[in-house]
Amino acid sequence: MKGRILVAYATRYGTTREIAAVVAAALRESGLEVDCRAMDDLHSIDDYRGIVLGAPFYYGRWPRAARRFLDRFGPVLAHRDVAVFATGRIEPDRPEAESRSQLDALLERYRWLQPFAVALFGGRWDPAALRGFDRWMHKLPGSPLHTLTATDLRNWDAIGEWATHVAAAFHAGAAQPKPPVAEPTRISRAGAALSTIRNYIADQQPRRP
Ligand SMILES: Cc1cc2nc3c(=O)[nH]c(=O)nc-3n(C[C@H](O)[C@H](O)[C@H](O)COP(=O)(O)O)c2cc1C
Repeated sequence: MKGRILVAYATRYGTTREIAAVVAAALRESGLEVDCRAMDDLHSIDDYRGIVLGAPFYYGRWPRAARRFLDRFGPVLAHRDVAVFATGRIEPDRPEAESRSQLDALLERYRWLQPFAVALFGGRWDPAALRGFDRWMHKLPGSPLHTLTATDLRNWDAIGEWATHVAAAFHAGAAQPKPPVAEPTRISRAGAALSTIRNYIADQQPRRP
């Protein structure tokens, strides 16, 4: 196995891609060989010894591209050193605890991931840029998204610090040994198609943001 590191991200409005690029740059600066790619563009992750996953929360969970990535590459990810970051809506009138519990639920659902580092970063949103269902939710009076105003909560110092910590762990041979947990089952083509349909239907159901 080669020693490359992958930073794989999902994004809807570009925020998480920009964070992923900064994380990748910090890892490279530390001397690691790093690729930074959108999850949707990846056909194999076999050649990477370490993987940083980053995705935003929407309506309480990661977007479809990220869930599909986890379903598809679970059997490989379970045997790699993995670090995870999520972007979310962390602002004074919306306690971090809400996004944090979304992150806890995500890690509980994908217990086999066993990341050696996890971070939650404030994200960015701009009501003027919202599309489709998001735009509609923003316009809907009474929706928790109705009051959104353009905000960028990304703390680049915190992101840089976390990336430095992740780089040091990769240099040290990364993580702690992974405790044995039930591995994800490799899904068949039919199973993957079913899961895509199920995810699509689930994506149409708004969750509490
Ligand atoms: C329609 C919408 C729904 C959101 N839902 C959540 C949510 O449930 N939890 C959360 O922590 N952040 C939520 N956010 C904040 C996003 O995670 C944040 O804006 C993030 O930076 C978006 O990343 P992206 O530009 O890479 O897609 C939401 C933002 C929007 C616009």
